[in-house]
Amino acid sequence: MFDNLKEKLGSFRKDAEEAAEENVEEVDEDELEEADVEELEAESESAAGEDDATTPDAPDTTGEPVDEPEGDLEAETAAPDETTAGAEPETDEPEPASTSAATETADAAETAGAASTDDPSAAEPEPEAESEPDSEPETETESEADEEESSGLDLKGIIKRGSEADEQTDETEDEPAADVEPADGAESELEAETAAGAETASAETADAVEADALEDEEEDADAEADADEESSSTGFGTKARSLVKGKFVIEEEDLEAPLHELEMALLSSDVEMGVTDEILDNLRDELIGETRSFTTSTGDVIEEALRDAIYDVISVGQFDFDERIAAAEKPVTIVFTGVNGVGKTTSIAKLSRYFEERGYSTVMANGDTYRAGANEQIEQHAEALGTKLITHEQGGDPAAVLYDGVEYAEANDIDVVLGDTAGRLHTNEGLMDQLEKIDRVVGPDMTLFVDEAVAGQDAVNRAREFNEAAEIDGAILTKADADSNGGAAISIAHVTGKPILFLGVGQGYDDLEPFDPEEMVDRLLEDDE
Ligand SMILES: Nc1nc2c(ncn2[C@@H]2O[C@H](COP(=O)(O)OP(=O)(O)OP(=O)(O)O)[C@@H](O)[C@H]2O)c(=O)[nH]1
Repeated sequence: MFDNLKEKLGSFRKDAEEAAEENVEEVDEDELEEADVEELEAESESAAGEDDATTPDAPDTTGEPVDEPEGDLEAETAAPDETTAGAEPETDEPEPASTSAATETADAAETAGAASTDDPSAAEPEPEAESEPDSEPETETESEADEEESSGLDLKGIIKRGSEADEQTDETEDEPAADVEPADGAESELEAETAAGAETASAETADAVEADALEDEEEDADAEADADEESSSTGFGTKARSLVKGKFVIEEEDLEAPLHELEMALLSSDVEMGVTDEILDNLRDELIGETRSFTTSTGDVIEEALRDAIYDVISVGQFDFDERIAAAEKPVTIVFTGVNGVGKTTSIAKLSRYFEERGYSTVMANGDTYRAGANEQIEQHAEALGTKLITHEQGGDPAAVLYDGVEYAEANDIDVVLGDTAGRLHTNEGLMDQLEKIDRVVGPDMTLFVDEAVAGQDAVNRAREFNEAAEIDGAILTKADADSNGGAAISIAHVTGKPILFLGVGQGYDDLEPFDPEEMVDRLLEDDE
């Protein structure tokens, strides 16, 4: 069923996937890891040298230098970004009277501000920070500021390469600390600095301040150990790698060729022109222009878009047939329209079986009083199924036959009346008059249009015209088992605004499938391997 269409959709998927693949900017995980390690090692080296020189003094220094760098750095960090929450609470604390603690706090906050935003403006404070330490006598402040800035910059660089800054800022906490493995009291500072690459600078800085304030080597060692633990458990690189695998943007020109191919394929599969356009528009809307980061594959993205595009057109007007029947007042009268030979009578017989299996009793009424042999044909089905049949002589009034059918149902407590009609061309005025009269006399609860899937575009056109002449409630598409194109199945709901309710999938009475748009899409997109 629908094999040609499946194949064509499959080849669009392949082409579109290839086009998307060409646009994938992969984040090489190994590269990311190496770069990460190198940069942080470089930082740790320079930091270690400077820290060796400065940290011993840190506890001894008074508060003088604290105010200046603090205030300046805070001002800077506040400027590029408002994410200085980490700095603020710390500056409120009076304990870290030591220079290192205070400057660390400010520095960490600064780097937090810079690195956490990952926007171009975050780079601005760098030159300022460089100039500040120059004006300050404190070597600590300078070195820290420098280190931290460079640390912030490096992290930013990595974050940019990894893309999706939003996700990463939540994740980038401690990795640098893990790579650096500081060996002395500077560790806590370094950790605070590098940790500032994420938004969690406040927690880190708090650790640093605490360590310094205690001025206790053992405490420092503990702090280091704690920091080491943290860094090894939530490393920046690890998080980035787990989140970011790549990204891609599909531009219009990338999809041009595959979409053109698809358009040709759909039209040659008898998908109606307007429906084809709708599918292509849906695909464009879904696929073009958006930057996507993904953790699965381009194939999944394409498949999802194709699935949605097709589902949108085939699910138009869908309703639950069984529910509607259950809710309707009995007897429910269903009239079947459509042209000759498409399987109307067979579908009536199949539905009789369908209803009986669900506990409803049925009566058939042969409104096809036009064609010779019509009574005999439907009689065979009625006999085979054990269903009551109402007929009139050939040439009688179809509306009168259906009326009798309803009367019989009411008198005998029958649930469903299934009324056949003459299969004349939809352009035949007599037929349309007939349907109008049936409408007036019987007032059917449902009018179902029956056509064969194999008729393709013709079936679609007839559905449109029948619906315009005598409004239908839904369609039955027969001979789907023999149709490889699927164009009618894809198009009828969109063209008429009324759903396909059943597919005829063979000549047997049980060869009737309720039409489920989701199943239909699954069927069209399933892999046959
Ligand atoms: N393969 C297949 N054949 C079907 C299906 N439905 C009906 N047919 C066959 O199509 C032929 C025509 O079916 P009918 O039920 O006689 O068609 P009709 O629309 O009632 O035709 P008229 O009575 O001439 O208006 C028969 O041979 C059916 O067995 C189906 O879903 N699949």
